[in-house]
Formats: sequence, structure tokens, C-alpha cells
Amino acid sequence: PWKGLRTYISPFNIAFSYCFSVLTDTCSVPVSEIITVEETEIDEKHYHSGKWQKMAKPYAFTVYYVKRARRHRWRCSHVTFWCTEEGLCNQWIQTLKELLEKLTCRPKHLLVYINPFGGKRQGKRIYEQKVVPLFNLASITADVIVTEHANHAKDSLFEINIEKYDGVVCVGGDGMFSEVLHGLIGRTQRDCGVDQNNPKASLVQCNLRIGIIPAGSTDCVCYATVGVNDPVTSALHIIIGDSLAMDVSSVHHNNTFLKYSVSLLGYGFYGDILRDSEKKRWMGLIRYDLSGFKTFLSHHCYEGTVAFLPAQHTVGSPRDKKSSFHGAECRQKKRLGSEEVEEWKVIQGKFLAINAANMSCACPRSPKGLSPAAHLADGSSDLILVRKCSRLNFLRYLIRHTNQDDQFDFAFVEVYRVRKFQFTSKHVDDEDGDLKDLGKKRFGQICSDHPACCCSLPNSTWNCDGEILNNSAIEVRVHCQLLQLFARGIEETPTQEALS
Ligand SMILES: CCCCCCCCCCCCC/C=C/[C@@H](O)[C@H](COP(=O)(O)O)NC(=O)CCCCCCCCCCCCCCC
Ligand SMILES: Nc1ncnc2c1ncn2[C@@H]1O[C@H](COP(=O)(O)OP(=O)(O)O)[C@@H](O)[C@H]1O
Ligand SMILES: [Ca+2]
Repeated sequence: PWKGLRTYISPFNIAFSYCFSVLTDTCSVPVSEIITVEETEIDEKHYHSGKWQKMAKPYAFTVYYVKRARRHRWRCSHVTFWCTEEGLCNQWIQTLKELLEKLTCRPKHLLVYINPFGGKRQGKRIYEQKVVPLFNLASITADVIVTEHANHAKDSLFEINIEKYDGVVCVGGDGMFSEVLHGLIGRTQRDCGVDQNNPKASLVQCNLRIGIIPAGSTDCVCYATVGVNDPVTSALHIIIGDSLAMDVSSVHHNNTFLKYSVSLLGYGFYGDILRDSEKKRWMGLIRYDLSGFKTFLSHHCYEGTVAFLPAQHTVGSPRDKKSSFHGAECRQKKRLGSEEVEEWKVIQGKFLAINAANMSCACPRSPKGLSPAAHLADGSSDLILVRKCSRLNFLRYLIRHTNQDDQFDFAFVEVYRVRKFQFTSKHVDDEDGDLKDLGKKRFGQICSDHPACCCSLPNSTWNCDGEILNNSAIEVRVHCQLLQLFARGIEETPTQEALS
């Protein structure tokens, strides 16, 4: 019946493998990657354009599906199928729609937060121009909140009736994602009666998944979980209902909850960059380069003690060559029995940077990230200690984040996979004054007393996913798979044929 077809679909494929094959360009698309199926109106012009005239009145339907493009990008593509029998055409539409309805992982109704001031201030435009048309195509409805101030999204998640949504979408950068995550985790704990201030409490997993439409400055969470910071790709992962579990670290100070962290928790270098760059927010994205350069020249180191609990339950090490990223599967060897003794390790010294990476922290600046083999969902974090060294050595260390060389292969760099850690500065936090003033003054000054080595300063601040923490002494614990994203992890690069 499919005479004169431009494209041909095999019923057998649908029946047996939930796939359809487009024989003309031989591609196969799993039903799970079909965005939608629509009846196609055939206009008079099209019909009389010659090609179809010999055929009886044709009927057609269009399948919209995910097509992979270069460098982990996804695009919406479509193919139209024609035939002369109305009944058969309808049957195809019906069958495909039924198959799609069985995919219960797909969201229907979403709550969207847009930070209009993130990154290049394009959040609203990106959402309206790139995401809305795709959500409409997929019949996804959304309630949209454009934030009016910092913490708007977080606070609103404590009040809103979240039960009617299938997910929360944040349009912005890592800071905006962090807000939504605090709102969602905080709300879940409140609803379940768990006290976030108790560092030993076992937190309850969130039911709603979060989708990130990248519109920020670093977009590291999106980049490291999708493979690219591209709004269309992220929208498509949301539409097809992908899920990716991820670990979340809780940060406490003196039995008081401070923050959660999913990507980088950094003291010293990244803390100083962030503190300096916040004053330069008006500059946009280059603020990080300027502050980075300035912080690099300042070359401050900080004295303190790091105590950590090595992760014995995980497979693999931070020094593995191949990224052990792959996603949702939790690569735990075994659950630790409560009778197993926890052995803390203690390291004291002067550090240029202390970084805890819960994920690779890959971003456009560093495509393999701070800890390329960090695992997203194994209940561990990679703790990187960069000890006092010369500027030249620190520069060599930084440069290795941008190429294929091993950034851990230095005598002054150590890396551990941990479940918990604590940091205490040699100089105790003085909340009401002296040190803070000192802290304010010291930024920007290039140490002239010790030009060759480091200038030791009392305290830095923690950079917690792009937010500043005011205490230097912290206690950190990784919560395995506390959160789910609309993502699937970074796919193996498809072969050239698959792309053509
Ligand atoms: C010599 C070049 C060295 C480049 C080394 C780059 C390593 C970059 C790793 C970045 C990891 C980022 C982890 C994610 C952090 C975000 O959560 C967080 C918030 O993001 P948001 O603004 O989107 O909300 N972003 C940040 O904290 C920004 C970190 C920015 C790091 C910039 C580093 C620039 C270093 C420049 C050194 C220059 C030395 C020049 C010597 C001649
Ligand atoms: N309407 C708003 N006005 C001011 N700040 C906001 C607003 N909405 C969100 N924020 C805050 O802006 C900060 C940075 O946002 P983010 O989207 O991460 O952009 P960037 O990647 O450029 O830092 C976040 O900490 C968030 O709390
Ligand atoms: Ca992890």
C-alpha cells in the first residue's frame, strides 16, 4: 500500500523492536527517542506539485525525533511518511501514540524558574525561543516563574504545591541550579520531618527530577551531566524523560547546616576567585578570567587540617585513566556494615587549594574537568589537595586541566576518594571582625614579602557550587544519589556513519 513512498516504515520493526527504520537514509530511532507523532496536512500546492499527482489522494504523518549532532548535541528532526490509505495512516499514528503513552517517565507538567540575570542575561530569550517551541511540540505544559531576586526560586519551592508537577526546570547557571536544589531537597526534608541541621541525619531522596537549561556563566553541572551546555539538547533530555541520579554533599559548621554541593566545593584558589569575581558580576563571563588571573598572581596559601573518611565501598580511583562517569548505575562494591570501623585519615599542611569534586566539573573552560574520573552517583567525592608550591608549578597544574595530561601527577597534588571530610583552618573563624577585615583588605594585593613562594594568609572562603560560604571550618558528607536530573550522562561519541 505504500506506493511511491519517499520513506518506508517496516511494521515488523515496530512490533518487535519498538523501532522504525527509515530506509532511504537507513537510520533507526528507538520509540523512547520519538518526540511526537502528528498527522500531516497535505496542502493543495504540495499535492499538485507533480510528484504526487499519479497517486490517489495521499495521507501522511510526521514523526519528530531526537537526532544526534556533533559534540553531544541533540537536535529535533522529523520525517514524514506518506500513503494513499487513510485507515492505514491513522492506524500508524494511533499505534505510535499508544507506544509513546506507555513511556511513563516523560514529564507532562513542569515548574520552570528563569533567572533573567544569569550569564549573558539571555535566560528569558533562550527559554522562549529555544525551549517553548519544543515543549509545545511535545505537549508539555509549564508554569513559569521569572525570578525577581536571589533566593526567589528557593523560597518559592517551600510554599508551592509541588505535587502537581512532574519536574522542576531551572534556566540559569550553576548558582540558579543550586537554588532550585536547595529548595527541593529542603522542602523534601521538611515534608518528611528530617532535620537538615543534624549532620548525621539520613536525607530523603527527592521525587521530582530537575532539568537544567544552561543560561549561566560556567554551567558545569549541565556540561558534566549532558556533555555540552546547549539549551536545545537539555530541553530534549527533559522531553524524553531521561533520568540521572547524582550524589549531593551536605556542608555543616558546628552542627548547623550551611549548604548542599553537587559540583565543586573549593577552598583557597577557587574560593578566592569566586569572592573576587562577585564584585565584578557586571563584567559578565570574563569576570572569572580576570579574578582567576589576579588570584593566580596573589598565590596565597592557607594552613589547616583536612580529615577524611576514605571511600572503601566504591570501585575505581580518581586516577583512573578512563572516565568512570557512566551514569545511573551505582558502582558500589558493597554496603558497609555498621560493625566495620571507620578509619579517618588526617593531613595537615599549607594548601593553595582544597577541592572536593562530586562530579568531574567539566565545563567549557576545562572539558575533562577538575577530576575527570569522578563518579556522579557512587556516594563519594574526589578530594584534591594542592599543597604550597611555586607559581610556575601551580600554573603547570592548572594548564593540565585544559589538555590530556594527568593533573594529579605532581608531587604537590594528592587526590582521595572520600565519603566524608572535615576542614579546620589553623586560624579559627572569628565571626565578628578582625579576620574579616583582614580578609577584605588582602584581596588583590600581590604579596611582595615572599615573591618566590606563597604568602600564607589566615583564611580563605569556600566556593560551594558558585556560592560563597562564610565559615572556613566545615564538615562534609556525601549523600548517595539524593537527586535526579533530566539527563543521561555523557554518551560514547557515535561513529561518523551514525551522524550522517
Ligand atoms: C591557564 C588556564 C588554566 C585554566 C584552568 C581552568 C580550570 C577550570 C575548572 C573550573 C571548575 C569549575 C567548577 C564549577 C564551578 C561553578 O559552580 C561556579 C559557579 O558557576 P556559575 O557562575 O555558572 O553559577 N563557577 C566558578 O566558581 C568559576 C570558576 C572559574 C574558574 C576560572 C579559572 C580561571 C583560571 C585562570 C588562571 C590564569 C592563570 C594565568 C597565568 C598567566
Ligand atoms: N532575579 C534575580 N535577581 C538577582 N539575582 C538572582 C535572580 N535570580 C537568581 N539570582 C541569583 O543569581 C545568582 C547567579 O545565577 P546563575 O544563574 O548561576 O548565573 P551565573 O552562572 O552567571 O552565576 C544565583 O546565586 C541566584 O541565586
Ligand atoms: Ca560521586
